[in-house]
Amino acid sequence: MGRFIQIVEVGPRDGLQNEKVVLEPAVRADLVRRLEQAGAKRIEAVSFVHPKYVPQMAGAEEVMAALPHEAGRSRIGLVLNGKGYDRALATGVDEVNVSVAATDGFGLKNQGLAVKDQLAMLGEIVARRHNAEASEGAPSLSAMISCVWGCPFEGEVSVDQVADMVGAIGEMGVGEIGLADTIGAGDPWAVTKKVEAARAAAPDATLRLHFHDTRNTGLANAYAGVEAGIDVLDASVGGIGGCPFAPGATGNIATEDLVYMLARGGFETGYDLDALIATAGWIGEAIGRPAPSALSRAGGFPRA
Ligand SMILES: CC(C)(COP(=O)([O-])OP(=O)([O-])OC[C@H]1O[C@@H](n2cnc3c(N)ncnc32)[C@H](O)[C@@H]1OP(=O)([O-])[O-])[C@@H](O)C(=O)NCCC(=O)NCCSC(=O)C[C@@](C)(O)CC(=O)[O-]
Repeated sequence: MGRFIQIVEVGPRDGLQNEKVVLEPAVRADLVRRLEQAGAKRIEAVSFVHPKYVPQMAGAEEVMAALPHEAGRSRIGLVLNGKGYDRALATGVDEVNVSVAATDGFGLKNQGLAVKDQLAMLGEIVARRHNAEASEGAPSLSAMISCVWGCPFEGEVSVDQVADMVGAIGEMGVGEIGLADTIGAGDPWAVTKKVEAARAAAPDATLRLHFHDTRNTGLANAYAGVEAGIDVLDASVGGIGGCPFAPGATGNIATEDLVYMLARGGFETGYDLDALIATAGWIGEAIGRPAPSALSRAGGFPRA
């Protein structure tokens, strides 16, 4: 058995939030099910944000209602404020991922909060969860820091800025901390540096990486992360995705491209490559444009 790399599938959330075509909740729930059949165990299914700002994510409650709990599967809801957390609790998501930005510039544009206010918001959610821990069914919690390798409004983001933020979140007791390259500005060497700094800042936390392939460095960045000892990576089927509040944002690294690369390297992911490629084709038809992933164009190798 090769080393297992957990891929968190983010296609139904990050993948769809920036598409011109708005898919109905039933279609988004269908996408979740197809991805689960292709091997996804942890999947970002919905986002509890304001439908006025992101109509593509409207009806998160309906998506979740179509997905009854299943043992061994975790459906994650993205949350950006306390109201989003209330909504997540009401739907019974398995996990909540709280997004916080590394810069005031992006935080204000994306969610109306500067860094210190976002950390306070996260702290309140952590405290609420802690108080509810004794009661059954409190969802697990992770935090995702956006703009770790660059901000569309403030430019470069320093290693110290990232380490400070990771340290503050680690001190809150958040067990999993994600580092996101929102605008695909990173390179593999900078990945190594920031992973090392993040690990030193929060040694007890599991680190997770989230790459966008905007400048063609996405898979190289994922490789650098794996070489640095990271075991949890986000990816989106078909390579669709991007934040509507980051000008010029493009898709996440594609799940099928990542699965292919890792399988060639002898890693296990639990995904079925052919089923992923088929799902990338299906979602491409649903959104009215071919999925941009390399594998949906070229297929796997060697061919079956
Ligand atoms: C965060 C908010 C909601 C704050 O929105 P706001 O307008 O600042 O909120 P507010 O507290 O001022 O309230 C204003 C009204 O909004 C309502 N409201 C308040 N919160 C909610 C909510 N959660 N759901 C539904 N309604 C909400 C609230 O109830 C109130 O309603 P009213 O009293 O006027 O009728 C808003 O700025 C928003 O929706 N932003 C969307 C941002 C977004 O979705 N970005 C993309 C996801 S993050 C991302 O992509 C990065 C990531 C994670 O992928 C990693 C990476 O690649 O970097």
